[in-house]
Amino acid sequence: MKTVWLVDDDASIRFVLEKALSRAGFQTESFASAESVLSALEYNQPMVLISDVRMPGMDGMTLLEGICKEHPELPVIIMTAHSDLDSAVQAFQKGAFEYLAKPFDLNEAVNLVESACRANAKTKTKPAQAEQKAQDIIGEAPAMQEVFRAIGKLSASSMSVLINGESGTGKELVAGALHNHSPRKEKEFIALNMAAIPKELVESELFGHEKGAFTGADSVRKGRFEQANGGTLFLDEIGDMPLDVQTRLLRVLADGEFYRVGGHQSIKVDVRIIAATHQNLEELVSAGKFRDDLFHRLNVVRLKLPALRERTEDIEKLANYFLTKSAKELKVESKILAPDATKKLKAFHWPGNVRQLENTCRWITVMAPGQIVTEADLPSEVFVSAVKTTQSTDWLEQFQVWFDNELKQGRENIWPDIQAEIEVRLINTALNHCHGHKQDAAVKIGWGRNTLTRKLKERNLN
Ligand SMILES: Nc1ncnc2c1ncn2[C@@H]1O[C@H](COP(=O)(O)OP(=O)(O)OP(=O)(O)O)[C@@H](O)[C@H]1O
Repeated sequence: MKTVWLVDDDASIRFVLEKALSRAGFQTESFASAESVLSALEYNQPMVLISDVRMPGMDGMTLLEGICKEHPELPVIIMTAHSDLDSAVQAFQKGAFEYLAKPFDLNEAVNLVESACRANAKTKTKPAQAEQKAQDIIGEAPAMQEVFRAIGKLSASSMSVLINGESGTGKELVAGALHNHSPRKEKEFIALNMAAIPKELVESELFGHEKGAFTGADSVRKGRFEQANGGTLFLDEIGDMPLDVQTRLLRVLADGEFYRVGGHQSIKVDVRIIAATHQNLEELVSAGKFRDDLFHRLNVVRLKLPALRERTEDIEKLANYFLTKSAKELKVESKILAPDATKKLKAFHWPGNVRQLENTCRWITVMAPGQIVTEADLPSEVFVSAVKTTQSTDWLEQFQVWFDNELKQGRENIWPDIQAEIEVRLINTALNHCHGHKQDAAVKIGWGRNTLTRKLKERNLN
């Protein structure tokens, strides 16, 4: 997803920009000071950065100078309430991508960000970024070790890879690492989320368009395939790709050629595809929503990223990593998790996976009162949902995790034990509910009375 970082000490400006940009499909992150964004840039980079000029502490122009020195490929849009010629000229002289005078039209701001993104995609030295990210994949769980092994094994090849995993499990991170460890690492790595692009625009986003191909196509535009030539195209949420675009994609994969929308001249490219999805593609194929032949082309190598709840052994390390990272970003002392807090984090269900843990660690860094973080300092969602987890139907998923762990530890013939456990709990609960009335309890469970009597005997419950 295309990320945009916003720097402004005025929370209301940050708020309206965040809203407008996320509506346009961008992922935003906001910073209240130039200092905090400079430290964040040491670890990560957005596609575009928008900064105000006047801020307490370091001002926007000094920030711009710093960015041009350290991250020259990052387009910076400077905004200021003082729209005079001087500040505009100064912004450009210092290397700003564009200048936005407040009050500005939100559509104009979004359009500027779009074009800055395109400029970035052309010039960006993505490999360096991917390399940084590749070092940062944390995972000691066996399933993650498998992923690392696969990245290593695939390092000399350009094979298509299909990555499966829930949202926030690190699919894009792994795709970046695959690219960075491939012979294509000097070329572009372009990530595109199919679910974030309106259906009618997918085709021109991927294949580009000629001038006048449709209303609004004022100039020729290169698509992502052309931009990624020689490099890697990461297609996230591939299950959401419209069927007609699937057909075109299949053709490009087969012969490496395509036409821009409205174009008559075929264009040849050499692009490695890494696709990802949280959906079951086989099921989509059976339902006629995904092309069988495309599935087989993409499914040359498949990597499965485990949900965070399936690798609880990594939670502590990841949490400490994110706490250190966000403390550096915010220039504060890193928080330390007390054992009860760690235990709570490990017991939580993490429906948003690693991304949610990362956000929780940011929250802790800002909100926890002391340096040592106890269970009581954790955000309420971790509490509420941890309780809910043990009470709701999530128990089935917990059961699955437990079962998986038992299997990993080499356990066999597990069913008789589970059956006994389940039956004892079923019988006791039903009898309690029915005040010991066996006939009623049998009806509640769905057994005949004779079965209940036999089970009571078998399980020594009399
Ligand atoms: N193993 C990991 N080690 C360190 N950071 C991780 C790890 N996995 C994920 N992250 C971080 O979690 C966040 C989400 O990861 P990423 O965007 O790669 O997930 P995703 O599966 O592609 O999500 P989505 O499907 O929603 O796009 C990122 O900030 C990423 O850096």
